[in-house]
Amino acid sequence: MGTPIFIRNASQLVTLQGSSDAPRVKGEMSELGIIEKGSVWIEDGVIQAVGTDVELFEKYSGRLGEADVVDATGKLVTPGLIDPHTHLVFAGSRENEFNMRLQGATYMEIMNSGGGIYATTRRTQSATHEELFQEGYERLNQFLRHGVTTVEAKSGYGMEWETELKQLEVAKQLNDKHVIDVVSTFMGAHAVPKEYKQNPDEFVRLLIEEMIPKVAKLGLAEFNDVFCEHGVFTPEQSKQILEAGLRYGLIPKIHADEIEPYEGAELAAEVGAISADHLLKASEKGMKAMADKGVVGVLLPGTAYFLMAESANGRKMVDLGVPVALSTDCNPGSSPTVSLPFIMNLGCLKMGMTPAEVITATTINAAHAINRWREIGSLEVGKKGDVTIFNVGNYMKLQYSYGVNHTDTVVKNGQVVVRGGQLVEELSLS
Ligand SMILES: N=CN[C@@H](CCC(=O)O)C(=O)O
Ligand SMILES: [Zn+2]
Repeated sequence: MGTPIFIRNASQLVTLQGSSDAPRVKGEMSELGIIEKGSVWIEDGVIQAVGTDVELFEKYSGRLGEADVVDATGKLVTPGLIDPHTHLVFAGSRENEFNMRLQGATYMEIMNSGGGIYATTRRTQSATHEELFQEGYERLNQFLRHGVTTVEAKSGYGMEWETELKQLEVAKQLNDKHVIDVVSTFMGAHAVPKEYKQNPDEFVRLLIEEMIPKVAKLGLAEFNDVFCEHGVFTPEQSKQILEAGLRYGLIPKIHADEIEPYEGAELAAEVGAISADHLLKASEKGMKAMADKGVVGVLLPGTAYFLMAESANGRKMVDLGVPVALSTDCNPGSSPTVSLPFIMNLGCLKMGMTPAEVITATTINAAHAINRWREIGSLEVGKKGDVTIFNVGNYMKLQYSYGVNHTDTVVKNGQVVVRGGQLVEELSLS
């Protein structure tokens, strides 16, 4: 049994307690369950008590000596942040494309001329397992420094079986070796490989008949994602791929309506996807269909920012009853960042969401987007001891004061892994 952790006297303890079993919608997204002068006792990796400091001191005063006491006076305490959409495992970077886009080239033009996703695919194909692991591990350390304790990770820079497998195996190894929980998604349908451009349906067949069954058999992913976009996979192909995944127990996710309207939101509702992501160009009909089916809208304002596009209409989605989550979309082409707190700021300024809604979108609703709401996303007895402490006095200031990493302390599975903004020593690879 490890040392208990006693986080004491937070100026605001954001619990998000209550009604965890469905993602939060509309006004529920503003109910943060804040306890002032709040404390949490964590033991055996699990939250044992949540309340005011007076209540918890009374309960545990006899055991203070055995606990790692973390003084959160004047600070904000939240559930460990959750990033429900990343392309964590990849090699290299694409600052050359950034430069090209600044001179007028578009994301799709670069991709269609063999760069973009294809460029990262070539780098990822030639990288060793060990190189991908090292890059991914360092990225996870950065996530942790920004207060993130769970990350979804997609494959998709393979476009053939060996590299897709390598990415999924690296993600699994990262989940095993790094303190952050990594939740895996198969995204073999990220782009159509050049050699299949004349016959994309043949690649769809390969995904459906060969890759998806193998991924499911190996137990290497929980979700199946597809880039449904003009010039990539059509809604019909996307549907076939997502339904094939479902037959093998892989839960559908979808990159929907990112660059052009393509009825991706409608498709997400039709196939019962757990989330539809991006949604910059989603139709109102699609949003309503998502709201009806409880499909989480995972919004990625960092991508819109980086691609100099107009953000998804987060305000409208919340008002229509779509359960909204937020994510970095961490990837080398359209969102090279691990800063979920920066994304939270963009959620307010670029999508019209309130600071309270944004907190819900990066905790309990993000947990729903990756089917982890039973374990994480709120500070409640029985949930994992995943907690982030920020050097700000209230939750609004976290969104308001941007471009600064306010993360002070991170507790993961009941262990302090970041203290004073620094990773504890055992986590560094070198
Ligand atoms: N849009 C498709 N996929 C990624 C970008 C991948 C890349 O450009 O490397 C995204 O979610 O933004
Ligand atoms: Zn993505």
